[in-house]
Amino acid sequence: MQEPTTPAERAKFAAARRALDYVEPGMRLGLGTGSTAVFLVRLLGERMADRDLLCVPTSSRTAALATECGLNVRALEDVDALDLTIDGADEFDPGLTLIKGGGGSLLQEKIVAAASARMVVIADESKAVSRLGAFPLPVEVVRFGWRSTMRHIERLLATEDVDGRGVRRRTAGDEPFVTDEGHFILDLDLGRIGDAPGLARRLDSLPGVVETGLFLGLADAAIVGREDGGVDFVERVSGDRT
Ligand SMILES: O=C[C@H](O)[C@H](O)[C@H](O)COP(=O)(O)O
Repeated sequence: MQEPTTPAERAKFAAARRALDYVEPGMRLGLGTGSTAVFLVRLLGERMADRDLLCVPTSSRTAALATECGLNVRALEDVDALDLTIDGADEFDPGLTLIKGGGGSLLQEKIVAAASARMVVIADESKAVSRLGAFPLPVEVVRFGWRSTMRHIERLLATEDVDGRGVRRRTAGDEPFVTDEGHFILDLDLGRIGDAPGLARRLDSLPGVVETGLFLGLADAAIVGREDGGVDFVERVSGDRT
């Protein structure tokens, strides 16, 4: 694999490389989506393709790459429980609550993470924040009646502890972005999220909302890559997996 050249890529690569230490032969492994996960999948293909791993991808993109890299790819339906999922994040706070979905794969990512005994996040240091919300929060919604769902979300945000209240449908070029499961993504420009569990719960209860990009109680640890090629670790200290 080509060595990364930019400082940001070096940091992502460092996190992905260290994550290989968590992978044991014979594991049933969830594979994340995004630019950091691409490094992970390539490294797994190069160094561990012969270790009897069963790999469950979190998107069609990751499935295609993992197959190309010679990994043994299975659907979650065929594997049931997973030992470990390794995935990127758009933001994470000190308690390892995450914002995910910048690449549009939050629904499969959350299902795969929830099916895993452990989830390890790989990210560069720019993703570590003291409070979530600078990254727009992705919310996956069904296409039917999406404008109505958007209005419900806007009304909800009027009473939430957030700094911004903008909601926009994600696009891909001139077209609406459509997820692997055929849904739209609404991106919420919140600036700061004061009550992530409450906001997630209230968004989840709205008709038309499929899933939010807030990952609560799912990540067990984060490997944070630095631009100098080193890594730092963050462990979730308390609380059961939800
Ligand atoms: O839907 C995409 C995922 O949640 C990604 O894991 C997230 O966007 C981080 O991606 P990247 O590693 O490219 O920063």
